[in-house]
Parts: sequence; C-alpha cells; structure tokens
Amino acid sequence: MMSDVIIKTNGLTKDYGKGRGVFDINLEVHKGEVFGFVGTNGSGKTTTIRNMMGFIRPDSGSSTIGGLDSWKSSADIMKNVSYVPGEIAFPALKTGTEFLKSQAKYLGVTDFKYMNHIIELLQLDPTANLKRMSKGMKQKTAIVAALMGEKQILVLDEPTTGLDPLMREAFLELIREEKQKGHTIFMSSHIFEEIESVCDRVAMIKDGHLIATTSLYDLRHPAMKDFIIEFEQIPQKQQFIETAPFSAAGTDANTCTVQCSVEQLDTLFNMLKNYQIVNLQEIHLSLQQQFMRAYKEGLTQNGNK
Ligand SMILES: Nc1ncnc2c1ncn2[C@@H]1O[C@H](COP(=O)(O)OP(=O)(O)OP(=O)(O)O)[C@@H](O)[C@H]1O
Repeated sequence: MMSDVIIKTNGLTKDYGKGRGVFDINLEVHKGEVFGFVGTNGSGKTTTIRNMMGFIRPDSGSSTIGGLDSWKSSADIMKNVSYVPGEIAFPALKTGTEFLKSQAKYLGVTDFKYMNHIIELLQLDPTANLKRMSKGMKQKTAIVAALMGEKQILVLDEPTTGLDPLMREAFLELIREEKQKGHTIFMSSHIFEEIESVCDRVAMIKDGHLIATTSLYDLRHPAMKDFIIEFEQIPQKQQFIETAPFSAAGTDANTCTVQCSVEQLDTLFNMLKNYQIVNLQEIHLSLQQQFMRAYKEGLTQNGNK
C-alpha cells in the first residue's frame, strides 16, 4: 500500500567519481518497520542517509520521508525525524547536561521522563565535559539528544559506533521499545548480528549499489530446513538415508545431512523415533551467510562486475 511507505528512495544517485558514491538506490521503508542498512566501510550508507535527510542534493533520482521530498523539504523533514548522525559534532557548550538542555529547548521537550529513561538505560553521566567525553559517551549523548523528541520516524547512522557490547544490547532494547510504539526506524550498521536481532527487513549495499533486500521473517522461517543428524551406529545411518522420503546424504562416519520442507518435519521426527540419535542440529543460515550467498550470486549474474 502506497500510503504505508514512510521512507522511499527512487533511483537515488550521488556520483563522487571513480566509482565512489551511491547509484540507483531504490528503498521503501514501511510504517512501523525497523529497517536495517548494512554495508562495509565506504559502501555508501552515510551518503544515502545524508541524501534522505536532505543535506546533499542527489545527481539524479530522489528520496522522500513522510511523503516530503528530502531535498526540497529538508527543514520540515528535520522536524519530523529523530536523527543520529554518523559523525557527531557538538556545539561549543561545556557539559552534556547543557547540550541536552539546549536540545530539549530546540525540540520543545518539556516532559523529561523519556529522556531520563534513555539516560538511565544507556547509563550516561551527562554532567561530564562534552569535549572530554569518550567516543561511547559522545555516542550515547547524541542518541539521547535525538531520541528525546519522541518522533514517529528515526534515522540512525551507525548508532552503536563506540558502544561496548552491553551498551549495544541496551540500545537495541531501546529500538524494540520504539518499534512497540509504532515508530518507523531506519538504521545503518556494519554489524550483521545487531541488525539480525532487531530488524524486520534489511538491505545490503556494496560499492554504492544495493545488492539485496531481505525480510528477516523469511530468514528465520525458511521453507526448507537443513539438519545435521548424528547416529549412534553407521548401519542405522545408512538405513535412514535409504528410506528417507527427502534429501539425505552421508557426511562422515555416523553423520548425515537432511534437507526437508517444513511440512515434512513431522515425518522426519516420526522416523527418528526408531533410531538412536546422538545429536541433532539445525543448520541456521545467518544474515551474513545469506548476504554472502546473494552477493556471490550477484557476481555470477553480472559477470563479475
Ligand atoms: N563529499 C565527498 N566527496 C567525495 N567522495 C565522497 C564524499 N562523501 C563520501 N565520499 C565517498 O563515497 C563513498 C561512500 O562513502 P560513505 O560515507 O557513504 O560510506 P559509508 O558506507 O557510510 O562508510 P562508513 O561505514 O565507513 O561510514 C566512499 O568511497 C567515500 O570516500
């Protein structure tokens, strides 16, 4: 449904020359979605996001947020979006508290309950000197400054940069809370695991080109399932392979791999009741593996381009 689309890019292109920039980016983020944007360093994540926010003018194509053209209506977009930039530059103020106060005034925030909740969750001490803050503290301050506005749309450029694993988890909790409220979240990252744990859909960018978009529901619920089964005895394994009504193949001595559809799971487990099984393991394709597969397929389709 068109009205459901909150963020959209249409053939978005920004060419910095020598193959750098972003080329023909087509993305659609729906209302209430957590959308991940992954890619290696220099792949074009920040360029795409800066175009979306209306900070740079595309060479061709366009992008919209909430139906507003990013370049023409940048000021209005800023009013509707909580934005955490990739490179944080604070104004010349002394402490984090002073900065957060000025930000609250700018955003018209008068109820500080939510701000304090984020500060607590991220364990930020805002009284610290802004200039002397560590990378992680600066990142936390930027997150609090952006999110306190409680906007419907969040655009976050590598928001977990500089956060330690515990704080990264706390931040992801915050994203889950935002999703619960029905807010729409677009976040970039180069860490597959965090995208996998929090996003509904994810797009991968490589050298300025989108190479795949995946629903994480589909990733978690594949139509075909792969298992590794270890039998106590080799003859049992052989018997199983010979009688299985789905694809089964021996690997090493006691072990075989099985691929069956979700509908065949019952049959598989009923069959296994008659065998002595030492180990059963589902082979789960991680987001990273899935993308590597898509990336390699893309390479063969495009003749190694
Ligand atoms: N203003 C600019 N002028 C020239 N080249 C630029 C400019 N901005 C970005 N680039 C180039 O465009 C490419 C994409 O950069 P971008 O910052 O979008 O990548 P990124 O995916 O955000 O990377 P990172 O994960 O390192 O932040 C890089 O090769 C970068 O050097």
